Amino acid sequence: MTASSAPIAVAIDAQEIGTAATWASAVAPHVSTIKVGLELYLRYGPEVVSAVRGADRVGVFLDLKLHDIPATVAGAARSVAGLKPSYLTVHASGGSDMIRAAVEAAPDTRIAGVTVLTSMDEAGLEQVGLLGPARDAVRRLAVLSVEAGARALVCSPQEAAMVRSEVGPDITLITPGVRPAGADRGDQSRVATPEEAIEAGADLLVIGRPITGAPDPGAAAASIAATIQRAGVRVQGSAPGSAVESSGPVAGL
Ligand SMILES: O=c1ccn([C@@H]2O[C@H](COP(=O)(O)O)[C@@H](O)[C@H]2O)c(=O)[nH]1
Repeated sequence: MTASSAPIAVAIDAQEIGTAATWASAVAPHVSTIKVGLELYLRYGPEVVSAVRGADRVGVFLDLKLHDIPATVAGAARSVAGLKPSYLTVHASGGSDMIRAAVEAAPDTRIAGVTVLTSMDEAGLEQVGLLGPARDAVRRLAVLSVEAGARALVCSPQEAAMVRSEVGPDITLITPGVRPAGADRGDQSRVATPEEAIEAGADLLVIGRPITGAPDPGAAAASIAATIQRAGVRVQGSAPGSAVESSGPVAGL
C-alpha cells in the first residue's frame, strides 16, 4: 500500500492460493485493501490471509458473512480476530444480538453489517418474503446494524447516499456491485460505476472480476484507482478525511 492507494477492496475470489497471492501482489500497490471471501477462506483458512497480505501490509477485509446464533457468531469472530482483519462481515438480517456479539468478540476489527446482497433485485427479495424496494430493507438493516455497534455497512452504491444520510459520517460505507462503464455485470443486480459510487459517498469500493478477470490485474486496478482519484477530487476537492484521502486499510478507524 502507498500513500496514493485508492479506496478499493479487490475481491480476490480465486480457487488456488497461488493465484490469490499473485493477484494480491499485482494490485496491492494501487489499492488500500484486499478482500478474502468464502471461496478462499473455507479452503485455506488463516494461511490465505498471510498469503494475500504479503510484504505490502495491505489491509485485509474478511468477507465471511457470518450468520448464526449470537454465541456461534461470537465464537467465529473470536476465531478470526487474531488475524487482525480491518473488516469482518456479518449478515445484518441475523439481528441485533448477533451483530453485537461479533462486535464484542472482535474489538479491533470493524464489523460490517451486510444489508441486502447486491445480487438481489426486487423479484429475488420477494422470493424471500421481503416486499418492496431493496432500499427500504437496506435502510432498516443499516440502522439496525449501527445501533448494534457495527462501524461499517455493506450496501450497493445505489443506496450509499441514502444510507449515509441515515447513519452519518462516521460509518464506513462499503459498496460491492461496482462496474466500470461497459463492464459485464455478471450476477450483480444493483450496480453503479466507480465514479458514481464515490459521488454517492462510498468509502470503500469492492471490485472483483473487472480487475481479476482482466489480462493484467495490476494495470486494471491502477486504471480504476486513477478514475476514482479523479472522481474524488471532483466531488470533494480531496478534502481531508474524504474517502480518497483516507486510503489506509482501515479508513476511519
Ligand atoms: O452484497 C454483497 C456483498 C458482498 N459481495 C462480494 O463482493 C465481491 C464482488 O465481486 P465482483 O466480482 O466485483 O462482482 C464478491 O466477492 C462478493 O462475494 C457482493 O458482491 N455483494
